Amino acid sequence: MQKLVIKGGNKLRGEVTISGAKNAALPILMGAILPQNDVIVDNVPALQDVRTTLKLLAELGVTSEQLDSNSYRIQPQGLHHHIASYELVKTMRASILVLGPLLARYGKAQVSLPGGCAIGARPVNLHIEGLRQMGAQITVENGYINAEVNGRLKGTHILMDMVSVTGTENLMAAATLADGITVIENAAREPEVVDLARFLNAMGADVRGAGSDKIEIHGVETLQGGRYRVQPDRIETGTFLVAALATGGDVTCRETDPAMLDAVLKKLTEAGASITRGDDWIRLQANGRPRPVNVITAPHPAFPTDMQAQFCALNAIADGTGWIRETIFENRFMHVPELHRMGALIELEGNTAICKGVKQLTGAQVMCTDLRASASLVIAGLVAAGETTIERIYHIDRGYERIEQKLRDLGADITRVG
Ligand SMILES: CC(=O)N[C@H]1[C@@H](OP(=O)(O)OP(=O)(O)OC[C@H]2O[C@@H](n3ccc(=O)[nH]c3=O)[C@H](O)[C@@H]2O)O[C@H](CO)[C@@H](O)[C@@H]1O
Ligand SMILES: C=C(OP(=O)(O)O)C(=O)O
Repeated sequence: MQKLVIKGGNKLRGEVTISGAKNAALPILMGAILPQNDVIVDNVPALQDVRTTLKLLAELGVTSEQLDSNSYRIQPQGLHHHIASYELVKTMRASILVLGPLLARYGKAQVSLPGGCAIGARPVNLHIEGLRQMGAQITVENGYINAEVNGRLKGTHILMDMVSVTGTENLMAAATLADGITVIENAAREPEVVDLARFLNAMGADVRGAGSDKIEIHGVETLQGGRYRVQPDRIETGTFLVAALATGGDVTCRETDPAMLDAVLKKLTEAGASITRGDDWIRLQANGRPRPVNVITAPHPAFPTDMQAQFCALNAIADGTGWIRETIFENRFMHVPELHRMGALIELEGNTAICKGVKQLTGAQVMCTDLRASASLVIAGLVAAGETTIERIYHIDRGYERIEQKLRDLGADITRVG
């Protein structure tokens, strides 16, 4: 199995180009089965989760052609199957995003329940309830969601009990082909929901209000094909900025969108970084050892849970004590025991990690447990004295395109072995 080997101590300096957003690309690729004609999607990150999504679409009969390293032509005309099998879904929770589009376009869908993962139980009851409200008959049996609709889904009023990102995306995508108007209240406001809405509208849908907590979808009979560019990855951007600050560096992220990162940039500034920004770039200059910060994760526009682990690594070397409270997922501190192996002083009290910064972490053999936990270990490895070996890096390959190459270009001593 492949590993990353990092020799810590190099300050990151230079420019890094940010890839397309994983969490926008996946719902958009799933949504590409909705139109009648070809869809070209640009700025798709080269990630394991994207490869899994294309495989899942292929099982449904939807073929894709790679046009260049980050562009795909999706051909929805071939859709003739309705089963997303456990074998694929178990490797990627986001497979649930096929449910809404498949049901709306094909009239039936059988999608394996994604189950939990390292960070929490992650139920999908809100996806199912919302589709039922739109007239779908749904049973859950033998580990599969079996959904069917007689004719078109029906526009309705849906009040979501909790803010769910993929839940909002599934219902919004399904509602584009529904008969009548669907209103989703307490909708997720994440930028990836907005990108999906823009994509759907570019295909001929009528989605209004994405980015607010009330989204109104006026159903249309068909969607046409078209071309769409996925927005930049705000979490990849944030990860490189944290790595820059932790190492005492000076890094500019290019082809990104600072407007999506307000909460993260605020915390980086509190931690002592100087931040400058333009329309599509952010430069971070470190000013010595980071200051500790207190962070509470919550739905957008508050601080994103997907940046929590990276800030744990930052607090681990800060000049003082900071705390991090995770309110979205019940088990998202799997990185803490691994950071302990590198000398971090972090105590867990319920959903809060209290981080007493140490001057120097030390290299160790550590293991990835989930995607963002992996990112925190890479950051810790970049600042640790000596060598860090990170195992089970398939987690990191789900969400970071060429991470070791991008870090090497910034001056890090990092190699993939095996
Ligand atoms: C592919 C993708 O975009 N993944 C993101 C998405 O995950 P995902 O969409 O799975 O996360 P949700 O926003 O749905 O989860 C938020 C909370 O709601 C709960 N919940 C959710 C749905 C449901 O039917 N019932 C229920 O109880 C979850 O267990 C969790 O506690 O948003 C998360 C929160 O920003 C991010 O960490 C993930 O990176
Ligand atoms: C948790 C994440 O992804 P997923 O929802 O696909 O597990 C993530 O991107 O940090």
